[in-house]
Order: sequence, then C-alpha cells, then structure tokens
Amino acid sequence: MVLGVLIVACCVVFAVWRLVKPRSASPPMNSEKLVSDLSLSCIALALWSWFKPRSVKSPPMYPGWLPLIGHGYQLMGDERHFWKREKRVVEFCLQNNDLIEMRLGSHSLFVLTDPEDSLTVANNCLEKPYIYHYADNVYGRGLLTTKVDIWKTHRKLLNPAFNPHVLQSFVGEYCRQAKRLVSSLASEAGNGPFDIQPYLVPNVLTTAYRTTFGTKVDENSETLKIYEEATDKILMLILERTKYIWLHLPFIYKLTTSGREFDKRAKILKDITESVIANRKLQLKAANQLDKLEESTTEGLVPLLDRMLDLADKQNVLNDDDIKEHLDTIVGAAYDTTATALTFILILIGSHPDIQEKMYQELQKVLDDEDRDINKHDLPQLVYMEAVIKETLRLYPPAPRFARTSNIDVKLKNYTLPANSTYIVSLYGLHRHVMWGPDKDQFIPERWLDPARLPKNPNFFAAFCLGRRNCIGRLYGIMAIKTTLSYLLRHYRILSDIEQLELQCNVLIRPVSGHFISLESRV
Ligand code: HEM
Repeated sequence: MVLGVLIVACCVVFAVWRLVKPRSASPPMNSEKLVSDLSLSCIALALWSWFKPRSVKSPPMYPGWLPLIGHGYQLMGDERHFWKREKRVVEFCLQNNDLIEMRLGSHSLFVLTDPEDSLTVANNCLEKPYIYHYADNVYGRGLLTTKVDIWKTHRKLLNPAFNPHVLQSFVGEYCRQAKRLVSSLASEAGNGPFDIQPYLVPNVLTTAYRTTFGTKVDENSETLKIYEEATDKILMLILERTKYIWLHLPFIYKLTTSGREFDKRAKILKDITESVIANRKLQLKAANQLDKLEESTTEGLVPLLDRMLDLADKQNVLNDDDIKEHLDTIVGAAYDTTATALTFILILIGSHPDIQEKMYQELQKVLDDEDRDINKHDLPQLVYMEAVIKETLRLYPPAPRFARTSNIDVKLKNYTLPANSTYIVSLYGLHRHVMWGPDKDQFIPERWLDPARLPKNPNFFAAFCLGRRNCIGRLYGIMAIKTTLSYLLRHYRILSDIEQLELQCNVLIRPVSGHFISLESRV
C-alpha cells in the first residue's frame, strides 16, 4: 500500500511538474510530449484508484472493478444487458449482508438491500447525487432532482395539490381516458398476442398531461406525440450518460451528438410547456378564475398548473421557471411509471386467471353489477385489486432503485460510509429480501390482506420509494391504475404468459416486449 501511494505521488508530481514547468527558454512543447504527459497522468490516476486506501472496515467490493473506470465497463451494452447486470449486482448484495461497494470511475457507490439501512439512508440523506443533475436543464427545479433546501420548501407547497380531495376531482378524467383505451383496444380483442405498451403509454400520458396542464389534448395530438418523444429521448440520454463515464464531464458531453441531442429535446419540452403556461395565464386572467380556485368543488378538474399559478399569484413563491420544471417533472415521473406498472399487472393477472376472476367478482360487487362509471367512492372499496397492484409492484417495481448522497458520514448498522459517496437503494432487492418470507419470489396478492404475512414495518414496501423524499404521486398512480383496470376487466379477459417475460431497463424496468398479452371480449 505504502509503495502504491509512493508511486502515485511520484507520478503525479512528475506529471504536474512537466505540465507547469516554465518554458520560456525551452522550445515549444510538441505533441509527442503532450501525449506522454497525458499518458503519465492517466497512469498516475489509474495507480491511485487501484492503490487508494480503503477503510479497514469497508463493505465487500463487487467483483471485477478496474483502475480508472471502476465497474463502469460492466454497465455498457443494451437495455437487456443493463438489467441483467443490475440484477446480478442486487443478487450479490443480497448474498453479502445487503451492502456492497462498487466504483464508477474512482467514485464509490454503495448498493443497499438491507431494510433498516435503506430507511436510514432514505431519511437522512435527502440530497440527490450528481447523476440526477444530468437532467438539470430540463427538470432541475422539479421535486425529483432539485437541491434539498429548495426541495423542502417546494414539497411543502406542492403536497396539498396531491391530497385525496384534489385527486378525487381527477377521477372523471381517469374514467374518460380508460374508456378511450377500451375502445382503442377493441381491434386487438380475439386477434392473439400483441404489444400493449404502445396503447398504454400515450393513454396514461394524456391523463397526466390533462390533469397537470389542463389543456384539452387528445392522445393523437401532434403536441403530445412530440412531448412524449422528447421526454422518452431525454430519459434515454440520461441513462446513456450515466453508463459511459467519459460523458460525465460536461465540456466533453456538450461536444458529443448525444449532448447536442439532449439540448435539442430539452428545448422542445421547454417551448411546449412555456407556451402552455403563457396561454393558461391569459385564459385564467380573462376569466378571472384564479380567485375562484379555492372554492372549486371536487367535481371540477383543477389542473396542477392552475394550483401552481395560484401559489405564484397569492404567495409569490413560485416563478415561471419553477412552475415549468415542476410540471415537466410531474408528467415525466407520472406517465411511464404508471403505464409500466399497468403492463406488469396485466401480464401477471393474464397469467393467473383465478386472481383475475377474483378481481372481476370484487369489481362487479362494488358496482352492484351495474354498467356505470367508476366514481371516487368505488375506488377505496377495491381492496383485492389494491392487493394485486401492490403485489405486482413488489415483484416488479418500475423504478427499481433510487440514489442519494450526503455531505457527512452515514452511520449504518455495520459500517460508517464516507461522506460524498453515492448510495443506491435497490427497491427490487428490498422487495426480494428474506423478510417477505420463503414465498418472496411468488405472486401472492393475498399476503396484503394478512398482516402476519407482511414485514413488520409497512414502509418496506418501497415501490414508491422510502422515507421523506418519497413519491408525491403515489395516490394519484394507484387511483389511475385502479380506474383503468376496472374498465379493462369489465370489457376484456386478459391472457398472458409470465414464463415468457424478459426484462430490460433504461431508467425503469419494463418487459422487452408486451407481445404476450391477448384480449378476449367479455361481452
Ligand atoms: C406506479 C406509479 C409510480 C411509481 C412506481 C413511482 C415511483 C417513484 C419513485 C421510486 C420515486 C423516487 C425516485 C427517486 O428518488 O429516484 C418517485 C418520485 C416521484 N414521483 Fe413517482 N411513481 C409513480 C407515479 C407517479 C405519479 C402518478 C406522479 C405524479 C402525478 C409521480 C411523481 C413523482 C415525483 C414528483 C417524484 C419526486 C418526489 C420528490 O422528490 O419529492 N409519480 N416516484
């Protein structure tokens, strides 16, 4: 170790001296020298990262790390490869006392699957690490990525916009979109397996867009398509940047095609959202509606944009940029997660006809066998359906991990982790932990109806994240999913085969293809 430190120190001193030594009397530096200096610096860095002293009591290191790049090279490849790799890391973590170390470049990442340690990290490390800030010029001020001091104030301001009373006013919109989905799927019924994701994504996006922006947009609208494509591409580019460490440096990223593409797509989102905000302001001003907002009943849909404009108007707390980035974050965080959750639910109930039948019977009972719209009173009564949703999200949490950082050391059960590291809590791993019992890998919705079959702490169901910085849209998501499922189940029998399920991961995990879902008309 001492030898290592000495070698590194000598190399660094030599490299620095060669780079900075006065050259007035010497000939101009030629490219050969420059290359040799740079190579020397790289070797020094490599040696440093190789010999860098690890604390005596460090968690086990995931196998295969290399100097300079750490484990970065293992993440390269397509989205299937990425998920296979992540799953292997999680399995290694579960087998090694639920805490391991990895390196991205020379930066330490600690992967956790221990329930108590995960909760400690979730509650005490509220700051998001640098990888989240790759999204800064799109979502920077939004709740998901913003700095913790801003987050604390803004989360308090926005929490009321997601309370049950407000969300109940969205049920009419959830129904409208669910009915549209049912009719657009009619052509697939009885025609064998098909990919359902392309139906679900624009449908849920329309719901999210309308409840957030309030504009009358339908799912075939050109704006919505452009918005969806831009959001999709942005999420893909963020993941690409995370995987390839040379793209981490902002000045290099700016020069790449990906960097330019990112800026282009960010501008598209910005232009769409800014114009929606400006139009809405004009409309509301003309109708003098901001004043009437507080009197609004649960029946009328008051979009989140109006609530934010109201906050800006009355309390002068949010400016237009804040509002824009909050809205884009909410739509971005809402639609793909919810559509992916729905896809997994359909695959699972399509593979378990008995469970699907129980859901259908419960639904018919709640609706008194009537062919009527779902309302806000029906949703809480769909208890078995909620168990199915939770059990699906336990086995396949669409966002399979979250990351945090802290500028102070973090004390866990068996280790104290150094400040400024990145902590990755694997929600997928947490949900496959032995605390769920010997049947942890099986799909058993009934476990949610029997507290004895659940972990003692209900927070260990973490599909919507853990601790204080959890998902603000949890209830929104569950209500939208329940409404959509209610309409689908009443019209169709779903068939699928879980054995064929293969996963891939960009930011979310999702089926490689939804080709194995088929529908049979119930009427
Ligand atoms: C099944 C659906 C959903 C799942 C599985 C889900 C999951 C999550 C997870 C795991 C996080 C933490 C992410 C992180 O820290 O990296 C999160 C945060 C967030 N989600 Fe969701 N989400 C869902 C639906 C929604 C919906 C419908 C909305 C909005 C309408 C939403 C808005 C947000 C926002 C704004 C955050 C950031 C919260 C903060 O930091 O204060 N999500 N979600």
